Amino acid sequence: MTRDVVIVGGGIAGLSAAWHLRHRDVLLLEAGDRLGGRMRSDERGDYWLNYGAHLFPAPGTLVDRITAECELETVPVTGGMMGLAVGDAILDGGRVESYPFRLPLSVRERIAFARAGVKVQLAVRRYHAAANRYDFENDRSFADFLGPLPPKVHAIFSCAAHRATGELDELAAGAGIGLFALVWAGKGSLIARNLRGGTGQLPAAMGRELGDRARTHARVEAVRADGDELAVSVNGEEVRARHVIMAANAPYASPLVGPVAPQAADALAKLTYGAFLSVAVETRETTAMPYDGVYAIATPGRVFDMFTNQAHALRVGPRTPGGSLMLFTGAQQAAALMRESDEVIVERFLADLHAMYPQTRGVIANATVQRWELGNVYASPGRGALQPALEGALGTHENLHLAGDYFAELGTMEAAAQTGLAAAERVDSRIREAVNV
Ligand SMILES: Cc1cc2nc3c(=O)[nH]c(=O)nc-3n(C[C@H](O)[C@H](O)[C@H](O)COP(=O)(O)OP(=O)(O)OC[C@H]3O[C@@H](n4cnc5c(N)ncnc54)[C@H](O)[C@@H]3O)c2cc1C
Repeated sequence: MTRDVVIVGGGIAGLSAAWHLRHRDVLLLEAGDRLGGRMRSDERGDYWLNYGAHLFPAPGTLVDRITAECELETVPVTGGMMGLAVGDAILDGGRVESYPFRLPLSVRERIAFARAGVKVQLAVRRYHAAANRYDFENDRSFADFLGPLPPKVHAIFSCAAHRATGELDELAAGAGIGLFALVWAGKGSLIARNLRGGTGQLPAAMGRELGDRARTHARVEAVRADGDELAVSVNGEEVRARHVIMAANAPYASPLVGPVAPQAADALAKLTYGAFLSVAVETRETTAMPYDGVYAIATPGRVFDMFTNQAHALRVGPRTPGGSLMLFTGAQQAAALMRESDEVIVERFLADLHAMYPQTRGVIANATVQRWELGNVYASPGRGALQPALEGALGTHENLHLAGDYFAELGTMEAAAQTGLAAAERVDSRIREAVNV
């Protein structure tokens, strides 16, 4: 029996493809024990813990549309998303432009911070106007673009770069500028909502609809051409398919597509990923917390880069007991720290949380570590040149299609879902054409 399409990988890219092809004979194979990939959460009474993706895109986007089709609800993030904490100073309100004057910095550091900020702001305008984002400022690093910075200012910009899981000298200048374009868009940005009940609700609901057409514990080991079809090896079985949508992360996808599309395999192997390490913290306070009105604070110089208040969406009406935080760090610091035991990681994260907010002492119910070795994909210098090898239908019979967040300069759920949709539409029209011939 030959399937219409086999999809490899059950993150939002693969799920989005399966969702749009569910009227076909589709089979999705996911290596892990759950669907969702980097979308993972657990419910905790009225609250939820998020371990990975947390900010959902705006109404009108693809992810928002699928969320509505699954009868799930996103709620807007109304609290501050651009807080910055340096030393004992926590700035969680006011204009970003005022930060250089409100932080505990020397005159020299203030000038360097303001100067670099203006430079990035001007570049963000060019970024928005750029016709091709892959090639925009892609020939030098973000560190080269910024020029030399005093250590404290370097730490602030590094902390922002860690959202892309790269260091300043690893990110392409364009990717660093694009990151600030996204962050500065703030609440007007494409990503400023939370999924009620936790991010993992979405892949779980999509999985329920797909039923036995989505299998977990199914790690694909090989893909080979067999006549004008493809044969997919999984758990000692070979599944034949007219089309394969490869939606595994690039480093896993590369050897799998090698025999069918060597140039794409080569480009996939060159894409750069960095690590994320997150700690989801359940709290049991009975009184208001100073961060109740805040969503996210960047925390340079701490063991985590970002403090986020995942209970924020529920802080309307009377203050109910309890709360949910997600603290995370990215790039080289995350990669180094994830080698430690869970106990050591939790101890270090909580020590910094208590230093930042002493009110959190004695109210920690539990803290769970999540290691994301492939936390996010980021564009490094030269990334633009890889793009042509990844696009369109691949293989001699043009029946292999790639999907995944690595098509974007910075991985997001929306970017990943869009690539799944594009692959699905291509496959669907090819199947229709074949039937009509
Ligand atoms: C801490 C963190 C915070 C984030 N915050 C946000 C945010 O706020 N907003 C946002 O939009 N995005 C955010 N992201 C990014 C977002 O999660 C990703 O861009 C998106 O979910 C990627 O989807 P994907 O399907 O491309 O990849 P993945 O979700 O990684 O899915 C790939 C899947 O392929 C599977 N796979 C790999 N190899 C095989 C194989 N051989 N056989 C079968 N299956 C295989 C993997 O197990 C995995 O499930 C965040 C990510 C992290 C880690």
